[in-house]
Amino acid sequence: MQHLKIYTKEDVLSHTKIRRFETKLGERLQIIRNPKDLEESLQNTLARYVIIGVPEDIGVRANQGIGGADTAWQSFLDAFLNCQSNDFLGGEEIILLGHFDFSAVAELIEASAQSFDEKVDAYRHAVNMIDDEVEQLVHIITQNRKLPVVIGGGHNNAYPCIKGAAKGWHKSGVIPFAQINAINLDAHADYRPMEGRHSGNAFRYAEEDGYLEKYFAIGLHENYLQQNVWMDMVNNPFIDCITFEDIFIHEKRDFTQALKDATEFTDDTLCGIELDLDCIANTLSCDMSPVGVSAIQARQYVNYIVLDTQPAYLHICEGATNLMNGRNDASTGKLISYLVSDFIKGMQQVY
Ligand SMILES: N=CN[C@@H](CCC(=O)O)C(=O)O
Repeated sequence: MQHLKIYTKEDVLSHTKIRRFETKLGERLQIIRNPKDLEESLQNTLARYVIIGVPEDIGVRANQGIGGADTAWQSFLDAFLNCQSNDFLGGEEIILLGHFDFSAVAELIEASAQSFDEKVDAYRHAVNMIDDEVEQLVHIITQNRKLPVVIGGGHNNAYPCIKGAAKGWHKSGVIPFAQINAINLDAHADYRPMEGRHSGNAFRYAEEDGYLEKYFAIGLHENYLQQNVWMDMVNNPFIDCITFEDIFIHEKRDFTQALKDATEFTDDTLCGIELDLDCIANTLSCDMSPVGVSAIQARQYVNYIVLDTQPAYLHICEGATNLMNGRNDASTGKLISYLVSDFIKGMQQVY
C-alpha cells in the first residue's frame, strides 16, 4: 500500500480546534500506534471503527465524469474532528487511520496522455491500482474484526470495499464464504458493463468476481438508468431496486418501506452500506442534481440500515468541496461528518 499515509496524533490535532472546558472528537479518537505493523496495532486496540480516506477522482474521470471527488476528505476531517466528544459519541471507539494519496498518479496521466481516449484508458488502468490498495487495507481491517468507514473518492471504491470486506470477514471466521451483500442509496446503479474499471461499474465487477451476492439499490433516477443495465438488473434474482420516482413521485412505497425492503432482501449475511452523495439534492458531487433525497433522509437511511442489518462496512463517496467545473461548497465535509457519526451511534445502539 505504497500510497497510504498513516496519521500521527499531530496530524489529527492539526485539524482540531482545542477549546477550554470542552473536548472534541479529535482529542479522543485513536491513531495507529505502530504504523510499521498495522495488524498488531489493530489487534491491540478496543476501538471498533476504522476511518480511512480515499480522496481520489481517478475513478470518476475514468467514467468520463466531472473531477473533484478528491476534495471532500480534508473538509470531512475539519468537521468530524471538531465534533464534541460527549455521551452521544465519545471518540475512543474510533481509529482515524489515514488516507491514500494517489494525486501523483492523476498528475502523471494529465501530463502524459495525448488524447481523450488515451486519458480515459490510463485512468481506467490506474483504477486497478487503487482497487488493489483499498482492497488490501479493507481486508486487513475486517480480518481483525474492525468496521471500515471509507470516505471517497469515486464510487469505483465500492468494488475494493466489497472484495476486501468479503475476504477479511471470511478470514476472521464471521462469514462462511468470501461473499457479502450491499445496499446502495444512489441516483445511479453503478452496474455499467465491464469495460475497464471506473466509478460506474463497481457492483458489476464485484458480482462477476463472486464477492457480491445480493445488491439492493434505493432511489435510482429513471432518467439516468441505462436500458441495458435496467434489463440486467430486473432479470437478476440477486439484484433488487426501487427507483426515486416509485418512492417520491408515484408513491408506490414510502421511503421507510423501501429501506425495510432493502434490509429484508439482504438479511442473510453481512452487508456493505453504500451512500453516493449525488443522491442528495443540491449536494456538491460529481453528478450533482437539484432533485434527490434530503440530507435528513440520507441520515435516516444510515441510521435505519445500521439498526436493521449486519454491517460489513460503510462507504460514503462522490462528495466534493471543489468540482473541476468551478463549483464550490465547503459544507460537504460537515454532511459526511453527520453521516459517519450516525453510523457509529447506530452501531453502538445494537452492539
Ligand atoms: N458513480 C457514478 N456513476 C454515474 C456517473 C454519472 C456521471 O458522472 O455523469 C454513472 O456511471 O452513471
